[in-house]
Amino acid sequence: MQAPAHTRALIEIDKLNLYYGTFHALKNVSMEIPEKAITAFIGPSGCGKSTLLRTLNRMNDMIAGTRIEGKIAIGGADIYSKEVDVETLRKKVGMVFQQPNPFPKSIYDNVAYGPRLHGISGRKQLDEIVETSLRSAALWEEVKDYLKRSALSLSGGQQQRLCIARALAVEPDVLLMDEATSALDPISTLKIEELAQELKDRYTIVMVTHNMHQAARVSNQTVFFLNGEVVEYAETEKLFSTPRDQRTEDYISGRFG
Ligand SMILES: Nc1ncnc2c1ncn2[C@@H]1O[C@H](COP(=O)(O)OP(=O)(O)OP(=O)(O)O)[C@@H](O)[C@H]1O
Repeated sequence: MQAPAHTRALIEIDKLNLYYGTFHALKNVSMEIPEKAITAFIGPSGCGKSTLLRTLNRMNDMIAGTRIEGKIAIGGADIYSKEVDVETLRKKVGMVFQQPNPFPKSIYDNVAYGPRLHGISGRKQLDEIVETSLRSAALWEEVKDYLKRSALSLSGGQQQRLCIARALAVEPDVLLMDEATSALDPISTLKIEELAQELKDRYTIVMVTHNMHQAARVSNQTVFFLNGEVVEYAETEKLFSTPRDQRTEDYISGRFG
């Protein structure tokens, strides 16, 4: 399935199959994900949304017994080729999880962690990166006077924005969000949704969400999955107003899932 005509595909997934042992979790998935836009993955529990998301920065490598067939290219480069350095890939393809997971370190050190790992040690440069990343994650104003405080002293919503700042600090191209708001209250959720809208001008965002209203509110494209297969992929407005497939219609009208 192609990216909408007016955008350039950054991620190309071609005939992807993924197996957990003998369980066939993703079945012949092909799609193009456009750059600098938000693409949402929706579908009932267990349909393979998170599994597909994890293949995009090879988090599935960490799950024993997982096997994949097919190809994923980002920016034209096969991310499963033998030459790929997975750490470099994960720098380019950052991820935010369901539960905010800041390190038990200061706010500053959380954001500086990635840049330091990649060899940046100058105080001035790190200060700049920390400020820029926190500003991009809409957190700077709230924490600028408390950078030495533990990240764990922040609220859940602030912690999640800190995790986004931490991902942005290493200058990714892609930001993966795996149900990044499902543990948050409605106001924090709204903040993250607004933030995603701002970030999409600079980053390619792929989000898994249980909440189809969120997909409808936030994303440009939506992909509907069922039993490891892509049922429908369309511009979000189209998918929710005039779905092509009866199963999509049944799902979005709340008949199952
Ligand atoms: N590590 C694993 N080992 C074996 N099976 C797994 C593993 N992770 C996921 N699965 C199975 O693969 C299928 C897809 O799971 P996945 O988590 O991708 O679905 P999902 O659509 O993201 O669901 P949810 O919305 O509940 O998170 C499910 O049947 C799940 O039980």
